[in-house]
Amino acid sequence: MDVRIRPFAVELRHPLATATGDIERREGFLVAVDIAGTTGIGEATPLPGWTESRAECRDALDAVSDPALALESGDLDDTPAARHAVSLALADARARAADRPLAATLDTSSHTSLPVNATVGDAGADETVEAAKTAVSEGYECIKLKVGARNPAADAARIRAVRDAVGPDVSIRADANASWDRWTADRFLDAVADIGLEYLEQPLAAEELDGHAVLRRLHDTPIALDESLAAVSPARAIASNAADVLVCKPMALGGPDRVRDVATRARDAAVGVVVTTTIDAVVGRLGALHVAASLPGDRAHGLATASFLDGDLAADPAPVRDGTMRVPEAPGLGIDVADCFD
Ligand SMILES: O=C(O)CCC(=O)c1ccccc1C(=O)O
Ligand SMILES: [Mg+2]
Repeated sequence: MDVRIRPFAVELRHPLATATGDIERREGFLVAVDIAGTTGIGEATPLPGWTESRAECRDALDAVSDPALALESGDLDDTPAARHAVSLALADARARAADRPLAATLDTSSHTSLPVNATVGDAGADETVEAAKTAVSEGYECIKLKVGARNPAADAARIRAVRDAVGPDVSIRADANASWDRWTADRFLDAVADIGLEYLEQPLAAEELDGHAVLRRLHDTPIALDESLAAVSPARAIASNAADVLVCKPMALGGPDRVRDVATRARDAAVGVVVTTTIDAVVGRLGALHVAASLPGDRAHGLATASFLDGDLAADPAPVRDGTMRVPEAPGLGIDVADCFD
């Protein structure tokens, strides 16, 4: 068994402004594994705060000689981005060997296309409204707005301005990236109570499961957890009644298999699942698209992040059209190994 590692770096065309800072550049590793004569590819694009560091990721990947054993042994459990690359590459190789799209090998009734949300970074009200209007004109029916970089009244005003501009039929999500305390979250949720948000994502710190559970009881706006899933076990997040929706990032959770485990638990507890990227390159995005397509439900996923990147590893076989992404029909991820790895 053979493992190849190729480092890469891509700049963002425009930074994604969040409550915890701007994301400006993504650096990672493309990983190729050969199993019984079939090559599969995966991507490790660590994001500090969410995963191990780049150096830790490299060390973990360098130590892999038998990919299947590396997953089974638990050796990659503390390096989710590295684990993601290996798990995705194995799943891709298996699907290519079976001559089927990855999504179809994960679930026989997988979706062939998925709605996705437009991701709108923090900006002043006018700029936010312009970005939201552009997204709607491009066909998006769901918009996710970053909040938490300003005071809650200002954020609520931004969201109200967007609702007024896009009308009642567009779904609006807000993501505070763990930047608020209970008091601030209460103020925001009171101020947006009549706007009809689809959900508020991660208002409080990752560890504050009880705080999120209290917000759910006090307010009608649904609550989604994102950072919490990388910090505590998803099983605990579900058991704490802390979330209406789990935001699952394959890169942060350790791979497509991990996302499917979390989704099964979520489904048993009637909790929704939304799959998103960490602004990954094309291989990581395709992996997230296939795993999202393998899950039941029709919520929009947070996969429309290609446009943040200035350049990519290869041409994108799943561009966003009309607010949706089609799952490639070619075997595996749906991208030629030779296009990414030479
Ligand atoms: O969910 C989306 O629309 C895109 C992904 C996204 O917002 C994101 C991207 C990188 C790091 C963190 C996050 C986040 O959801 O908090
Ligand atoms: Mg989030």
